Amino acid sequence: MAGEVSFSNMGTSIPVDNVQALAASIYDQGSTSVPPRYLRPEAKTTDPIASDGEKIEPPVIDFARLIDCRTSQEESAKLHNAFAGLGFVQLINHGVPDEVIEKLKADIIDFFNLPLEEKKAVAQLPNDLQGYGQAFVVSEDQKLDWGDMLFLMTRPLHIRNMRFWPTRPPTFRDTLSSYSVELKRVAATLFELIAKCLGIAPEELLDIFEDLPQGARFNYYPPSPKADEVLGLSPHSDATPGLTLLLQVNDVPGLQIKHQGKWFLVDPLPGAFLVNVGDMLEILSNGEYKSIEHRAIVNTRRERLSVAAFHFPKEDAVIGPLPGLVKEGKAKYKSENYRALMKAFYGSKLDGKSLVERLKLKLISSCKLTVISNTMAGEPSFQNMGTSIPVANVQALAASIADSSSIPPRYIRPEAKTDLVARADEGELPVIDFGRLLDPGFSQQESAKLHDACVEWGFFHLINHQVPEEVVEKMKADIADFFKLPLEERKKVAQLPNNIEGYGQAFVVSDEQKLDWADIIFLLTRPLHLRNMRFWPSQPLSFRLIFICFIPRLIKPEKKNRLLSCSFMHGTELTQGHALLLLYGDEESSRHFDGAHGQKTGG
Ligand SMILES: O=C(O)CCC(=O)C(=O)O
Ligand SMILES: [Fe+2]
Repeated sequence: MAGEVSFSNMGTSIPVDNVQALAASIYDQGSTSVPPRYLRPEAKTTDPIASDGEKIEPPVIDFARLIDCRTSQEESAKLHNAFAGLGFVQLINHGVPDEVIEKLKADIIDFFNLPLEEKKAVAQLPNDLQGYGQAFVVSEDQKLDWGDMLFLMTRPLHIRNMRFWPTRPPTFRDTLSSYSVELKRVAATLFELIAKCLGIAPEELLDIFEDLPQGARFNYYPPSPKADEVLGLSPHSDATPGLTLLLQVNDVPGLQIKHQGKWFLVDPLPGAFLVNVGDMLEILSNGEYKSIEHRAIVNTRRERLSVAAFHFPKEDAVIGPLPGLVKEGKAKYKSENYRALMKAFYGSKLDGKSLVERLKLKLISSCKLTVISNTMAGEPSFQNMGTSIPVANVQALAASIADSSSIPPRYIRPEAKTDLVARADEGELPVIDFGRLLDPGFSQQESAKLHDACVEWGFFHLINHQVPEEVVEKMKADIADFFKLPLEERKKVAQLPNNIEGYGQAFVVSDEQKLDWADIIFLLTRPLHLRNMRFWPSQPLSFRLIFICFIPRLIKPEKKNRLLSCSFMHGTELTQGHALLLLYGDEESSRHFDGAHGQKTGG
């Protein structure tokens, strides 16, 4: 990207085929196949789709009741609960005149029906996401959505770039201007009421959304002969807005929202807007409101159109939990400059991950936070990090199955193959020399390498770390011995509810969640008072001792009481997996262990 990131300069998407034209040519040729870049096996396999009987209806909120002082409190409470739960509502009686909505629908249908060359007059250009084109494409291998879109910044007025505003149909510009004013009015009222619901002064929130920056995305999803194997719009949460007002242009359903691990099709009420919480509002509300993942599917016979009006924070806002909502200093999110957030989402350093993937990551991390805090009894601490649902022991499962066809479906991960794997010649993990880091003659140079490795890879090999070989070998031998013990013996240190220490499997939070092919043992090792010896294997006999008495003798006196190394080992073999967090002990630990457990630890 050239220069500062701003609403009108959010990064470049790689041009790809026009999907409407592609779909038309496929149907014209009587073909039923679509190019492989559009096929999305994960759409069906990674997350279950709710069956027809399992409907979800976002709560219906009556805008007229929201603004009537006699009913406002009651209706606002409904809105508050919906945003805190499903994250989506259907807004009726919003006061946007029917003619304005109908005119917008007619004009956008007319626009998409224009010949391709005419539409291309407002095509996306490098360094701008506005205009006619496709969803953010950042790599040549990225899977593609079965849809075209027109994105325009609509407010404040000085931000409009008329270069991208269609002149055909001739009424389009006026129609969109009227629609934009109407939606601004609705959104402004919603923000004011939301502030009241959250118990903060309206100015606190309204200041962040000053001038109510707004953008409109017109989505066009052509029919597809492989409708259930493509996706109109990839799973995403609305990352950069606070609130989205979504309009279904025709009566073809296709919006799916993710609820309790399943995709539910939403069939909105005619005339209603679907209003959903964006990531920015989730953060500002300190997680009280939820920005929910959603996606669009397509139809075999009919095209589908939708219009999303996003309401963004002002460009120079700082986004973080609003001070009034940070109870007892517990902010669930870091504060960040909105421009920096936009840059992270749309910036040129998207290195191979699609925009939506990045946004999803954010959401996943916030989901995890929520899940952990929901399942927790009492205060979170290292020893009380939530409960994992018990699942099968993978080592025993692996031993019992005859061939790969009998691996239970919960372990099968089609996405493991759909993400590209780098070839050996495509770069190597950096190697950092610990000895050089400590040597004044080389420290500066090696530290710079360390810095780059952390920025570019987030991973590196550490050599010459000065951890004595015997210690490492002993640790390897002991943990290998532990995993060879009979299952009953290993289970003596099994995970317990409300504690993720012990022997078991990685954190499992739902009955539908896909599972990892590994068992782990996780132990808190420091500070000493956190150790829960309940979970420390007593077999092999030397396992505990390696932390307690063997290591202190090997550590040079000046290095005592200093954390030397932390390693995480993860088995990847099909038959066995294990993980262990290993930290060094010192004399302090032997005393502690001695005192607490009355065992002789020796020298
Ligand atoms: O087409 C739809 O219903 C969803 C559109 C959407 O989620 C978006 O544009 O962000
Ligand atoms: Fe969306």
